[in-house]
Amino acid sequence: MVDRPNKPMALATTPGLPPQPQVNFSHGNSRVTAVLPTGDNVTILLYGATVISWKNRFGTEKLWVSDAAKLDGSKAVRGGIPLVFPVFGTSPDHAATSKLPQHGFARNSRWEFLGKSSSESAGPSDSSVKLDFGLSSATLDDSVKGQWPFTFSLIYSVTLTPESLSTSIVVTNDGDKPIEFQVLMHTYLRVDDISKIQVTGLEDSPYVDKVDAAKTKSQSGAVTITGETDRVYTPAKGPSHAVVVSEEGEEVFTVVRDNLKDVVVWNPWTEKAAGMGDFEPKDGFKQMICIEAGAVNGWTTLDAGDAFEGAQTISD
Ligand SMILES: O=P(O)(O)OC[C@H]1O[C@@H](O)[C@H](O)[C@@H](O)[C@@H]1O
Repeated sequence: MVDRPNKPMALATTPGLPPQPQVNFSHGNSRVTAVLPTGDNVTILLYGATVISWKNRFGTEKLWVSDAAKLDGSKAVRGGIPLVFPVFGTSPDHAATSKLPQHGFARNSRWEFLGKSSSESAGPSDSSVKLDFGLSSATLDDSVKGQWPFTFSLIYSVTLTPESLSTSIVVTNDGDKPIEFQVLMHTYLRVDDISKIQVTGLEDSPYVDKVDAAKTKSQSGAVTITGETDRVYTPAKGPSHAVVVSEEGEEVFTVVRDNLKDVVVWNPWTEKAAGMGDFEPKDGFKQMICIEAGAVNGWTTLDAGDAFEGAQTISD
């Protein structure tokens, strides 16, 4: 897919005042990019509404994306923030989602860009931009409709400020029967060295250990990663209590959730990474940790006409 060229940086002019830099924005056939006056920027692929880059004003990339990730719409992106909906993993025993592929269809569908809203008036350091994307039963591929025959709409919003990136989803049941779904923001955070990482905010919380026969366990102390890790936590302190990733004692990411009760912590480690064709470099697992905010332990039921909203805010 070929993107249209970026528009030049827009300058706001008020008579008598020097021009103020605005949010710079480009919308191509396949992606949307926004750059704040501070230089912080974000890029979202329309395929999956996948955030594939979040850089701060110094040009430092905050998300991990595999060198072999497919960005052409042929496969869910290995990295960034793929969106998992309406099923986490596969669920052969759950009739409504049993026909869907791993992690559902949202990350493999082409979303519509609905528009942007930005705020720059208070000065560059208070600027922000919100980008909205939509996917609904009306725009879904027919093959997917056959696998999940519900009438629904999704609005996914990505908000960038100089301090944070937020993603939020609104799921609306536009049909006449209840919908049961799971949703997850599968965020690949970039770190320098996984062996120096600690994750706090999950202490004393129950979790399902997917690498140990789905046993339910309880977290004692901070989480460190020393091998394949695949856990579904339901943090004891609730969504507004931050999950913090620290590296050598310094806080590098803070994740606060809104109405998303679960947190998946995932690192594939050596063997799993070796087995994934789109995971490069093979030792790239040392530079990533997935901290995934969602509602995936059990099902969320949405009655006809109802809407659900969940969000995460990641600060660096
Ligand atoms: O390879 P996928 O489909 O992107 O999934 C990656 C991982 O996603 C995580 O969220 C799951 O807990 C893991 O079990 C899974 O392996």
